[in-house]
Amino acid sequence: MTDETTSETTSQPGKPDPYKAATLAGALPWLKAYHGKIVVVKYGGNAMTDETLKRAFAEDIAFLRFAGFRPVVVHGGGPQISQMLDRLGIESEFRGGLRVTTPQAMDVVRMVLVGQVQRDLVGLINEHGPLAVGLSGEDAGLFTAEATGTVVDGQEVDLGLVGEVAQVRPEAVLDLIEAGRIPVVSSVAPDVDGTVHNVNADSAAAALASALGAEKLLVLTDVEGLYLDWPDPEEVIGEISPEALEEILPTLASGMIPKMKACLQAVRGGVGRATVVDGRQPHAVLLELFTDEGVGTQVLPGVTTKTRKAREIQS
Ligand SMILES: Nc1ncnc2c1ncn2[C@@H]1O[C@H](COP(=O)(O)OP(=O)(O)O)[C@@H](O)[C@H]1O
Ligand SMILES: CC(=O)N[C@@H](CCC(=O)OP(=O)(O)O)C(=O)O
Repeated sequence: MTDETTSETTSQPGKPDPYKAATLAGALPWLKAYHGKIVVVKYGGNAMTDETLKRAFAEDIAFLRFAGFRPVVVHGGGPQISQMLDRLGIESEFRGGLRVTTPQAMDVVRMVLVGQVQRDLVGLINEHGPLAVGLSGEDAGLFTAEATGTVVDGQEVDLGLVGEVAQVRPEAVLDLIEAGRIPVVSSVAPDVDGTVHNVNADSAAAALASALGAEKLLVLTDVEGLYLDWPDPEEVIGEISPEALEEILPTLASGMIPKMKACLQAVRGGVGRATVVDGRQPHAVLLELFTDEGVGTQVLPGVTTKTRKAREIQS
C-alpha cells in the first residue's frame, strides 16, 4: 500500500485521519483482485505460541471473510504436539522435517490437533460471528492418506503412521464456503483401510489449495521467509520460480523441507502463488495480502530468483 502521508499526519482526536483513509484506499486493488477468491491460509504451530498473536490471526481471517474473500484455514500444531508428548513421557523425533509417528504418538497427534488446536482457532474466529467450522481429513472423506517415508542422507527412513494426502474430496469444504463459513482443517487423515495417519500440515494445505483451485496459499511460520543462507541467515529470498525452488529443495533443512515442497506442490497443482510469511508479526495475513511490496518468500511461476533486498531496491 502506498502511504503518501507522514507520521505527523496521524490521528488527532476529533479530526479525520488521512493516514487511515490512505491505508484503506490502498487496499482497494487487493480487495478487487481477491473478491470471491479462495485463499488457503496455513497457520503453523510455531506462529501460535502467543494468545495475542492467535487473536490477531483470528481477526485477520474474519476480516478476509467480511471483505469478500473466501478464506480456508489449515492449521499445524507441531510444538503443541511435542509438548503433550513430553508431558505424557512419549518420545518423538523428526526426520527430514517430519515426525516419526508410532500408534501411541498418533493418538496424541489427533487429540492435540483436532481436540485442542482446531477447537481453539474455531472459538477465536467465532468471536467475530458464527463463521468457523472445524473438520479434519476424516470428515466427509476430505482426505485419503497414503503412508510415506522419507529419504535422509540418501537413506530411506520409515516414519510409521505418517501419510501424504493421496486424494482430496473437497465437497464438504466447498459446501461450507458456499454457506459463507470458514473451514478450519486439521491435518490427520485415514488411509484406504481407515487407519488414521499424521500428515504434515503444510503438505495438507497444499493438497487442499490445489483441489479447491485456490488463488493463493499463504503459509505462516516463525521465520521471515526462506533464507538463502541458513543456518546463518541474512538474506531472505523474496521471490522464486517453481523450477528454481525445485533445484534448491535438496539443500534445505528441517521444517523448511515440507514447507517449500508444499509451496512447490501447490503452484504446480494450479494455485496462483504460494507465500511463506512470518506469522510472529501481528496481523501477518493482512500485511501480506494488502501490501504491494510483499513480505516473506513468494513462489510464483515465471519470476527470476530475487532476495527481498533486491526486490525492495527494484520497486
Ligand atoms: N533456509 C531456511 N530458511 C528459513 N528457515 C529454515 C531454513 N532451513 C530450516 N529452517 C527452519 O525451519 C523452521 C520452520 O519450520 P517449522 O518449524 O516446521 O515451522 P511451522 O511450525 O511453522 O510449520 C524455521 O523455524 C527454521 O528453524
Ligand atoms: C508428519 C508430521 O510431522 N506432522 C506434523 C503435524 C503438525 C504440523 O505439521 O504442525 P506445524 O505446521 O506446526 O509444523 C507433526 O506431527 O508435528
